[in-house]
Amino acid sequence: MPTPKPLTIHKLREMKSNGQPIVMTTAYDYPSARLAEEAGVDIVLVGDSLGNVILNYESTIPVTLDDIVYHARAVARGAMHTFRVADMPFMTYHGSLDETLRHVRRLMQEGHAHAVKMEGGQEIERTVKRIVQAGVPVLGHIGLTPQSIHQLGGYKIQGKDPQSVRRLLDDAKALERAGVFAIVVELMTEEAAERIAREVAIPIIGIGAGRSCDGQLLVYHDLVRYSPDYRGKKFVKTYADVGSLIRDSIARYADEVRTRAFPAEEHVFHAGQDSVKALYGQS
Ligand SMILES: Nc1nc(=O)c2c([nH]1)NC[C@@H]1CN(c3ccc(C(=O)N[C@@H](CCC(=O)O)C(=O)O)cc3)CN21
Ligand SMILES: CC(C)C(=O)C(=O)O
Ligand SMILES: [Mg+2]
Repeated sequence: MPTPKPLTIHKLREMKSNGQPIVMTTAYDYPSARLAEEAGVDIVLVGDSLGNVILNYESTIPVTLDDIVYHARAVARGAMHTFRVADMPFMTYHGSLDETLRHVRRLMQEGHAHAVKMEGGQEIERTVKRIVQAGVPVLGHIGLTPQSIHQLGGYKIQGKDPQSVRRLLDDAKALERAGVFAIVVELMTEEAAERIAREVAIPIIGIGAGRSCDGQLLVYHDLVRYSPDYRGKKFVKTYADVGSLIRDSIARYADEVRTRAFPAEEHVFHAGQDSVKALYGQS
C-alpha cells in the first residue's frame, strides 16, 4: 500500500542517510499519476519531457509554462498523496526575479506542485536561493540539461573527463549551498555521479547516471514503452510493452466493429423496464 501522506523533503534526506533508494518517475495526466501513486513511487515529476512524449517535439525547448500548469493540474488530481515536482520550462527562470517568482507561483498555486525543478548549476545559484527563501522547495538538475541542448551540441554523456567531473561537482555544491533539497543528475558516467553523491549531503537522483545515486528516475513512457516511436536508450529499462498492448487492443476493436462482432447483445439497451434501469445505472 502506498503511504497515505506525501513524503517531505526532510524524509528524503533521511532516506539518503539510511541508504534507502528514492523512487521517482514522471507523470503527465490523471491516469499516469494515479498509477504511479498506486505503485508507490516517492516522487512524481511533471517533466517538460512532455514535449517529447506527449507533444512529440524534437526537444523540450518549445514547452511552455501553460503546458506544465495544465498537466500538473491533472497530475495533482491523480497523485494527491505523492510528492509532486513541476519542471520550470525553458527560459522561465532567467529573467527578473519578479518574473521568475511569478512563474513559480503559477506552478505551485495553479499546478498544485509541492516543489519546482530547474536546470543548471552555479549560474542559477542566486535564483535558486531566492526561490528557496520564498518558501518553495527546489530540485536541482545538472549533467545533461535538455533545455541547453543546442549549447551542449547534442544528448551527450557528461562527466567523461576530470574537468567535466570537477565542473559537475562544483555545480552540485553550488546548488546545495543555494538550498535545493535534492539534485537530479542526468546522463553522466557512473563515476561522476558517484563522486557527487558522496560529496554532498542532499539526495542525488539519477537518470542514466549509474548505480551509486541515492535514487533513480525514469520517464513514465520509457519504462512502460508507452510511445509509438520509442528509441532504445541504453540507460532505460522497459518493464512492460504497454504500447503494443494498446495498439493490439485498438486493432481488435476496429476488427470487431468492421465484422459487426461489437457491439454484442450484452452492450445494447432495449426498450422497456430493463433499459430504463440500465440507462439510470440502477441494478
Ligand atoms: N522520453 C524521454 N525520456 C527521457 O529520458 C528524456 C526525454 N524524453 N526528454 C527530456 C530528456 C532528454 N533525455 C535524453 C535524450 C536522449 C538521450 C540519448 O540519446 N541517450 C543515448 C546516449 C547518447 C550518447 O551516446 O552520448 C543512449 O543511448 O542512452 C538521453 C537522454 C532524457 N530526457
Ligand atoms: C528527464 C527528467 C530529468 C526531466 O527533466 C523531465 O522529465 O522533463
Ligand atoms: Mg525536464
